[in-house]
Amino acid sequence: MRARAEAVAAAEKAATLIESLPWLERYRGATIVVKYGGNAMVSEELQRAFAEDMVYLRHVGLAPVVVHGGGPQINEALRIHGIESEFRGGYRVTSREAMDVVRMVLTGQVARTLVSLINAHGPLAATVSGEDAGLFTGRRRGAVVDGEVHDLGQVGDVVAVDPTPVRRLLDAGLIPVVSSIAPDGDAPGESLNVNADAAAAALAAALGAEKLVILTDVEGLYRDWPDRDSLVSEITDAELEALLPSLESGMIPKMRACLDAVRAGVPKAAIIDGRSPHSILTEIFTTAGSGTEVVPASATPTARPTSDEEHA
Ligand SMILES: Nc1ncnc2c1ncn2[C@@H]1O[C@H](COP(=O)(O)OP(=O)(O)O)[C@@H](O)[C@H]1O
Ligand SMILES: CC(=O)N[C@@H](CCC(=O)OP(=O)(O)O)C(=O)O
Repeated sequence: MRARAEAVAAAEKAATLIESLPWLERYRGATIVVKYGGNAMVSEELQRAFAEDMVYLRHVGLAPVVVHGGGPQINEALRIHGIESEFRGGYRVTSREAMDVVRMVLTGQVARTLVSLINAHGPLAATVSGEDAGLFTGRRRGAVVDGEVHDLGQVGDVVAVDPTPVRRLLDAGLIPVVSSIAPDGDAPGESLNVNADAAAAALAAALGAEKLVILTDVEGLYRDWPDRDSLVSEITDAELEALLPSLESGMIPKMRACLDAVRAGVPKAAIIDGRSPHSILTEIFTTAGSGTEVVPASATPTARPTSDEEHA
């Protein structure tokens, strides 16, 4: 009886492995930009699982590039330093004083933790900040909330990317771990806090990535948040553009990033649930995928099920 159960389990495992073959063929050598949000890093177990996924992708022949966030970690450090912090339109209002903490947390804490978790599997990961070797050039931006423009301080958009430092790491067989800080192109010596979703989108476009995957703390995009029956499985860039004005808080930069990436030529951008360990493997290597995928309106429909089918 036991031998039979083991044989069935082994056959199921083999079926799962072979289901990944078309995706392994399709993505062999492909650059995949993975944005790892601070809210998906909430436990050591999740962080370790994420590091395993990046090592797995690398060993099966993809070229993963990590762009990490760290919103909750920045909140905690600002609290400890007694610096007030608020968000407007999904972006952190960042004073010069807060900017020093943002840089310290992103480059000195979050990036280092991820690199050491990946490197527990071998000498595979290295950090690069948007301030290093001309990777990003930033420009200050404000936020429009209810039709009113708000100043955000040291917050910027990435307006130019020189992917050379990331390409050098990829060419050396490494997994780049990128922090979302940009030098201000209009004010030498100043640094800007860039939303990590936006930085990931800009980098994915500049690298000519095959896919942008954003890990967050929700199953995907809900058309009618917080109605749990409104999870979107697939959406075109045109549909997403129409939906953008109705979105709230953190979803605004996230979906804007997907839209920008797809419009800049990245074939697919997906939002998936980073709280579920190894969700990125499901997203990349199974037909069903997970979460929400944004595709160009001109793309031929894929075999992914609709959200109704998934819930059926
Ligand atoms: N339409 C929506 N669909 C999904 N989540 C939404 C939506 N509108 C607002 N949210 C909120 O956005 C959050 C994700 O954004 P954020 O907290 O900035 O994530 P991250 O730290 O991963 O960048 C979700 O946890 C959810 O509370
Ligand atoms: C301008 C702005 O809001 N920057 C973000 C950068 C980190 C980030 O984006 O982290 P998550 O991906 O975890 O949200 C911040 O200061 O929180």
